[in-house]
Amino acid sequence: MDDGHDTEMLLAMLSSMMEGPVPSQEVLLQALVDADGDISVAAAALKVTQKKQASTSANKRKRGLEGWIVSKRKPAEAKIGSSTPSGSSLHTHKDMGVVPSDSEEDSGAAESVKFAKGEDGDAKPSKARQGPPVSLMSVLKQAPSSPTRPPKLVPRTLGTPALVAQHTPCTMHLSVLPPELACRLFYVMLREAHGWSRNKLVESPHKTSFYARNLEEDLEGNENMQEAAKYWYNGRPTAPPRPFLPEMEEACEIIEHIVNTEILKRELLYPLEWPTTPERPWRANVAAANCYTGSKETVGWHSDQLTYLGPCPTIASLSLGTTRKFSLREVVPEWEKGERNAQTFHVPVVHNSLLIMHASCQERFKHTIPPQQTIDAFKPPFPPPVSIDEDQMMPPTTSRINITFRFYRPDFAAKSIPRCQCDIPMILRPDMKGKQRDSSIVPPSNGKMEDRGLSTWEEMAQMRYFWMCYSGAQNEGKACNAFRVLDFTKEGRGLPELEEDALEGNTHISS
Ligand SMILES: O=C(O)CCC(=O)C(=O)O
Ligand SMILES: [Fe+2]
Repeated sequence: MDDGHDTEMLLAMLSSMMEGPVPSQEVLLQALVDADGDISVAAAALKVTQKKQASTSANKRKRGLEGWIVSKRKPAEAKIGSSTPSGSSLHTHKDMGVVPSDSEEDSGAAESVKFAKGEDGDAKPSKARQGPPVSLMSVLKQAPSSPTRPPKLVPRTLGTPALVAQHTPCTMHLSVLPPELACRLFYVMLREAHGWSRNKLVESPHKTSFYARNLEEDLEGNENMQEAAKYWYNGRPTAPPRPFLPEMEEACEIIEHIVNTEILKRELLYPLEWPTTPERPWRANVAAANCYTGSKETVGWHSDQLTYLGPCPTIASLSLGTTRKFSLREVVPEWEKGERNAQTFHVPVVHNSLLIMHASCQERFKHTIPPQQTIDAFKPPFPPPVSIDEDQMMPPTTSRINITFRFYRPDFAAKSIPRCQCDIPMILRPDMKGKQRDSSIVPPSNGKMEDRGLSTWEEMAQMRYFWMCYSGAQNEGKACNAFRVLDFTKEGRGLPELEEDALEGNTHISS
């Protein structure tokens, strides 16, 4: 789980920067949204607000009935982010995971605050924004606001592989491993999970660890892999990766076969995607593992960092143990916000199932494992191997193990990742909301992608990516805020030319 905590992380950093009483999570979150993710700007704004509040609260107590009947409300034209100081946008966490819940039911750890829906359908903490005083009577007389507001969509459960493929850029594969191997892998990972770490800085309670595979072709790049693995978790240095266990290796070979079949079924290759071919198959060289015990362990809304995966990665996510809900939600680009709201999809991830997040999923959707009221007890169909003592394991009946098998691209090798002034590798993010797009290719304000005949391929062709400093995650909120757009060609990324020529005609590239 490399990037699960953007919002939570920023909130934690922001609260650690407050000098006086720490405002509520709602207020912190709104400040972050207003500051477009820049925690220094958010902290400064909060300090000013706190000072103002201290002086006005005394005045408020003096107000009589006249004062009471004058309410404060948000001006209709006010928009999230409109108070962002100009010029700061290039230095901010554009995609900080502040995506509204469609219902309380699907709020993840990162979004445990209650939201009121704003006019643009976005989530706004209920009390945070206040405009100039307005007479209560004039508000009561007003016609209801815009009748053309797009409808809110209720979350939908996708209970079959066909539905998952129809509504998301994912495919679901059931009973992927031989049952005995699935169970054995579950037990060994439960034992391993005893030694995994919990991120103390943020509230996303579950255990995680990182594994690097010893592939022959990677021997020379092994040093690179170790370096990349060091920063896999939110760009923070962590313990060296563990080697794949024999059971992981066995599972991985089966999973690779499924992944390659699925990739090659797709009819097109996105412009910056790594070109998988039968001759150059997708191979997992690392795996991130997660263990959730009980119904309250979660991971918040996020998309996975692309730092070492590069654009349009394919990520294969194996579930073992108790069934949890995996939720996905599209990030609606800015210009489509007035036209439609995003829909949340819940996908039950059952024991021994493989969810493949295909290319464009990380660019267009966020995902989460939300907390649940209850979960079903899992009864493993096989007993633990004799070598494993039950006391050494996380509880098998209420735990879920997740292993995401990933391919770290050679053209995004650790040595090629730019470093910021804090001297740590920058992270690579997609411009999910389309804010950094070239103005010449932004559709007219009322233009939906479909109206312009834009397919996902074209959307991906226009997608921008940017490198940004993330050292705030490890440096008490002090980041250098470095930011720069990925220049794929100038940075020399992609397949080396010679190899590309040699393989010409073999790829499944669309015209
Ligand atoms: O547990 C899961 O299924 C999701 C994990 C995840 O999102 C991640 O590792 O990035
Ligand atoms: Fe993820």
